[in-house]
Amino acid sequence: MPDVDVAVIGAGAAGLSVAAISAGLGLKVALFERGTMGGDCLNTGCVPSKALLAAAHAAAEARRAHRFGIRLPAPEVDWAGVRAHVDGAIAAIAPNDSAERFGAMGVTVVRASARFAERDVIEAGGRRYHFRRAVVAAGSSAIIPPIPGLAEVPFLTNDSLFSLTERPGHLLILGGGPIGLEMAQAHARLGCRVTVVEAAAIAGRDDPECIPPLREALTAEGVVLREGSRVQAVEPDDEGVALLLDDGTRLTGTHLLLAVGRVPRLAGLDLAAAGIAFTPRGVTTDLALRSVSNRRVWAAGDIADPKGLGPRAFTHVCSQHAGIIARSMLFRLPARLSYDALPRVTYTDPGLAQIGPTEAELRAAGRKDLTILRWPLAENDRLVAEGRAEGLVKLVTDSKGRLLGVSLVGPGVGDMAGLFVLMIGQRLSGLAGSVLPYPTTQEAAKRAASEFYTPKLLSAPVKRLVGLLKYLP
Ligand SMILES: Cc1cc2nc3c(=O)[nH]c(=O)nc-3n(C[C@H](O)[C@H](O)[C@H](O)COP(=O)(O)OP(=O)(O)OC[C@H]3O[C@@H](n4cnc5c(N)ncnc54)[C@H](O)[C@@H]3O)c2cc1C
Ligand SMILES: NC(=O)c1ccc[n+]([C@@H]2O[C@H](COP(=O)([O-])OP(=O)(O)OC[C@H]3O[C@@H](n4cnc5c(N)ncnc54)[C@H](O)[C@@H]3O)[C@@H](O)[C@H]2O)c1
Repeated sequence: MPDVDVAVIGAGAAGLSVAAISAGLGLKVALFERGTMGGDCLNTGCVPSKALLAAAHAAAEARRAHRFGIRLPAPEVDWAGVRAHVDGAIAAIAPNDSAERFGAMGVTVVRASARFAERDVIEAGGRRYHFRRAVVAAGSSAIIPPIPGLAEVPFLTNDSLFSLTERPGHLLILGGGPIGLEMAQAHARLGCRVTVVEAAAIAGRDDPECIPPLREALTAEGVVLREGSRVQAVEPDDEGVALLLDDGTRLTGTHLLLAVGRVPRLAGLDLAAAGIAFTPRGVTTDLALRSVSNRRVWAAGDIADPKGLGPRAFTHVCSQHAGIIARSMLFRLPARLSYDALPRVTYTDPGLAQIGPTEAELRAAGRKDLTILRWPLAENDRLVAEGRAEGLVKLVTDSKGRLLGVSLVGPGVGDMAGLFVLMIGQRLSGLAGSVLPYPTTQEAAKRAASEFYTPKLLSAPVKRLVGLLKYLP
């Protein structure tokens, strides 16, 4: 006789969502967490990074208030005050993810490391839990690259970055992906020297047309970007740490942040004991997020490696996974994960947003019937009024005007992403014909969509027709 209906390993964004839905439906749920409730998003990911970016944004706005004719003294950054803001944001959200809240929902929260002992048994805190269904939601952690000398120097990851008690003097960042770029801008705006060493090109997964405005903005704010640069070795230095680059440069800084990607937290789960298939990318599942080898088990969040799609490390993907698992595991309905309309936003300023696939991804998948529509944000009245008219709306459609993917760069473009999520797969006529409030940044979305119809509307036959219609009484 099973002890629990649903056992969930990991109380991060994914595990908490699955546990809440399962308990809400009246099932007996055990939730295992060995660290801090809330996982990465709350404690060492989205929340502290966005809180730090908000503080940095305030400093940047003070510095550029002169564009409105307002002169302010150079802002003074009180690091302890910034830290207090970051800690305060975490503390304000923490009750939502707390053991108390989940206990009150009827979830048995077990604060211990969990491991599989048999196909239907988890061991934690010296007890065995016989489960009907289990969900592995143990998350991911920062990749520690095998660079000679790295073990001999102190380095930071997202686990330690947000608890620095002193402001870094010169932060060296390895990796120019979302973490590297967001943290580069945040720290530069808060008065640190920042150098990013990126092996390829910054924001390499985003549309290349969107990158130049971001690159220029970061450089203008003092971030040194060393793209196409590889670190051969790392060594201690009087300043703190030195990176030896492949072009012979010796780069020194006070702190080193590793932001070169994520690796699933597989260690310690003993997946083999339950016959759960996995690879170094994560737990192998079908598109219902069900383990391909142990049908009692599902995987959710960063650790899931759905066949054909691969892992995605976003908090909104955790909620999406929880919804799929509810359908598949709890209601026994067919469920099929799709990232066709998946949004992702890099919260730099200007920000980057991608909804669905990029043009390059679509072309690589063999699509030949693409129409590309662009609208420059320099033409957007709201951004002109705010002195920030820069960026691009780029839409990719099929030949019938159905939206396939969207790439955005500009101030606050993340707020436009939701509109496009709803539009993926739809014809653009709805958006082009919609009435949006003036003046908003979203009008640029409508203007870009209208570009699909404008050439047809202004074509010679239509002009001839209008020319004839004018003679009607
Ligand atoms: C700096 C940074 C910024 C980010 N910003 C954003 C953003 O702005 N927007 C966005 O959408 N995403 C963002 N992300 C990604 C997002 O944080 C992750 O996708 C999300 O937190 C993953 O949630 P999860 O539940 O899969 O894993 P986690 O949050 O890692 O939770 C897994 C939990 O499992 C526990 N655990 C692991 N093994 C065991 C075990 N054996 N027994 C018991 N417990 C165990 C861990 O302690 C952990 O608490 C960011 C990530 C980082 C690092
Ligand atoms: N705003 C957001 O939604 C947000 C913010 C932060 C993180 N995240 C999530 O977390 C994930 C991890 O972020 P990330 O930035 O660590 O990883 P990433 O994989 O997205 O980017 C890592 C970057 O590091 C570079 N790189 C790899 N090895 C290198 C090396 N040895 N030297 C120099 N550069 C190297 C890669 O070319 C790449 O550009 C993201 O992909 C995303 O899913 C999301």
